[in-house]
Amino acid sequence: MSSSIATIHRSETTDISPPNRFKLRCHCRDSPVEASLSSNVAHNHACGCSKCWKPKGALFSIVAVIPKEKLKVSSGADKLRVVDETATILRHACKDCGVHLYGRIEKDHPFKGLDFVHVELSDEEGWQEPQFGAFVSSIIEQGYPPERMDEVRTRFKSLGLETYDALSPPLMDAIATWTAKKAGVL
Ligand SMILES: N[C@@H](CCC(=O)N[C@@H](CS)C(=O)NCC(=O)O)C(=O)O
Ligand SMILES: [Zn+2]
Ligand SMILES: [Zn+2]
Repeated sequence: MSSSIATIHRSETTDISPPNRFKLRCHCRDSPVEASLSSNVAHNHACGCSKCWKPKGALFSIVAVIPKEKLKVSSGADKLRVVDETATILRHACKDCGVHLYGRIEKDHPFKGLDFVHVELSDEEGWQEPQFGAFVSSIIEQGYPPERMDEVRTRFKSLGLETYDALSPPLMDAIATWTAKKAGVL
C-alpha cells in the first residue's frame, strides 16, 4: 500500500475477538450473501451521493471503512456482482436484492486497501457511530428539493454532526496529501 491513510484507519480499528463473528447480510430471505468482519469500522458517516447503497426511501447511506483483509465473504459470493466497473469504488451488490455488501478500490488511490461497508446490515451493536454527513448537496441530484436543504443540515446539526458537500476536512486533506506526494510537490 502506497498511502499512509490506510495505516491511519488501521490504527483506528479494533480487532474483535473471536474473528469473523460479525456478519453483514444482504436482504434476501433465502440464502443471503454474508460478509464477516473481524474488526470495528472507521470513518462511519452518512453519504448523500447517488452511488452508495441506502434502504428504499432513505435520503442517506450509512457507510464506513474497514481494512480489506478484515472482511471475508463467508456465504453467497456467487450472488455478488459489481454495480459499476468504471467507478473508483467497486461496489459488490447482491444480484437478487440489490444490497451492496462491500465496495473495494483496486486502482491506485489514497483509500486503496479499505473496503466500504454498511454496518446497518449487521444485527450486532457496538459499531462506530456515524461521525459526519458527506456529499449532502448530492441529494438534490436525486430529486430532493433544494429549498429544503436547510432542514436536512439542521437535522444533522441536531444530532451533533457536521455536514460537508464532499468528505470531511481530515479525509479531504488526506486525499490531497496523497495526491501532492504522488505529484512530487510534497
Ligand atoms: N454528486 C455525485 C457524487 C458521487 C461521488 O463522488 N461519490 C463519492 C462518495 S461515495 C465517491 O467517492 N465516489 C467514488 C465512487 O463512487 O467510486 C453523486 O451523487 O453521484
Ligand atoms: Zn440479496
Ligand atoms: Zn457515497
